[in-house]
Order: sequence, then structure tokens, then C-alpha cells
Amino acid sequence: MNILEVKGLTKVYGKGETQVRALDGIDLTIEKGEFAAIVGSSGSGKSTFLNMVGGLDIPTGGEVTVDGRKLQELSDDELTVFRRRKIGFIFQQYNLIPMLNVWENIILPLKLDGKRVDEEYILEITGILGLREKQKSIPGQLSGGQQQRVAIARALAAKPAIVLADEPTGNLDSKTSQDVLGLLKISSARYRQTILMITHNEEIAQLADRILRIEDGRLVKRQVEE
Ligand SMILES: Nc1ncnc2c1ncn2[C@@H]1O[C@H](COP(=O)(O)OP(=O)(O)OP(=O)(O)O)[C@@H](O)[C@H]1O
Repeated sequence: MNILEVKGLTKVYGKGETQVRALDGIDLTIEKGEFAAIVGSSGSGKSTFLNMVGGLDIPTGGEVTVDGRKLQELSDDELTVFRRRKIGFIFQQYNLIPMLNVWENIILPLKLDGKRVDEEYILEITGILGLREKQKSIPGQLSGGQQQRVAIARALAAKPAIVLADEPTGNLDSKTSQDVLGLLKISSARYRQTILMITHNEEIAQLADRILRIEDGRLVKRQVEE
């Protein structure tokens, strides 16, 4: 089953001489459970692509379908709800709420949505991510790697159709990055969670099932060698 379908996705910023064609006709399908890394040089269009897929920005042309819904057909309000329910975001800056403890941060998206908290599942993911002992801690008491693991748990908590991660380990040292990404990979495999992750780091990209390379707003597909 295709969780994500992208057809002819185009994004043009600005007008006239200052116009930038950030995405130039991207076609892509991602199946449920795939863990794909997006690589490419600076300015190639990676973040623009992720923002369009996540419904954070509006494309100039083309279509994005997530879990059977065309994002372009949703109103602003519908899109906000759809994002919260169906898309998990992980950013380089962890975006945790400083006053809330680890557990509260993780379940916040569920609470906002009035959804039941599946405590057993949350306990399981916090266990996999090594956060069991830290549930009562606030973000300020955690290391960068721990904070990012909380952000991962939060993204997984609502069992979204797709998790979008933009340089999730950009602020972490190389060893911690590998550890955090390893845990993300284990979690995705265990729950067949689809993940699309931007990284500059080739070693980290190798952890993915599939590497997507973007050059000048176009996709150059390449399968990881077995
Ligand atoms: N809001 C914007 N207004 C105008 N141009 C933009 C805007 N956002 C991005 N761009 C341009 O679009 C192109 C693609 O940018 P994007 O941020 O998607 O690249 P990237 O591959 O994520 O880069 P990096 O690896 O440096 O984060 C660049 O030329 C950038 O300058």
C-alpha cells in the first residue's frame, strides 16, 4: 500500500528575475513501513520537499497524496487536523515544551486531538528509546540525544501515517546521532512506521532502506545496495 504519492511536484519561489525553481517535477511513491533518507547538496530542495509533503507549505504545481487524501483538496482547517493526526514531525531543534515532563510532552499531540492515550504502547516506545527512567524529567534536565529521543517518541505516539524528519540529528555528535537513528529505525521496523528523513550525513543515510537523492529540485532515485 502506498502511504505517500507525489506527482509532478513543483515549487517556485518569488517572481521574475529572482525566481527560484526549488522543486522541478518530483514523482515518488513510498510504501507503508519504508524508511527513506533524502540526501542532496545544500539548496537542492530537500526541506522544500518535506514541507510540501507535510502540508506546511503550498506547492506551485503537482499533487501530494498522504494515506489516500490529496492535500491540495483540504481546506486550511482540514489540513491542520490532518497534519496532527496523520503526520509526525521531527526537527533538528527538538521543539519540546520546557514546562512539561517527558511523558506529558510525548502524549501532548494525543491530548490536543482528544484521543485516548494507549499507555502500553507509549511505555513500549519509551522503553525502546531508553526513556523509561526519564519520564518525570523536564527537557532542561536531559541531554540533546535524550531530548531528540523524546521528540521521536512524540512523533510516534499518534501512530501517524508518515513521520517526516528534517536533519533530526543535526545538533548531535556522531556517536549519539548513530544511536538515536538506530532507535528510530528499530521503532519504525517494529511498528511498520513509514519515515522520510533528510540528512547530510551519508553514514546515517545508509541506515535507511532507500536513499532518495535530490539535485536541483529533481529526484535521482537510488536503491541501497544489499
Ligand atoms: N521561502 C523561500 N523563499 C525564497 N526562496 C526559497 C525559500 N525557501 C527556500 N528557497 C530556495 O529554494 C531552494 C531550495 O531550498 P531548500 O531549503 O529546500 O534546500 P535544502 O536542500 O533543504 O538546503 P539545505 O540542505 O541547505 O537545508 C534554495 O535555492 C533556496 O534558496
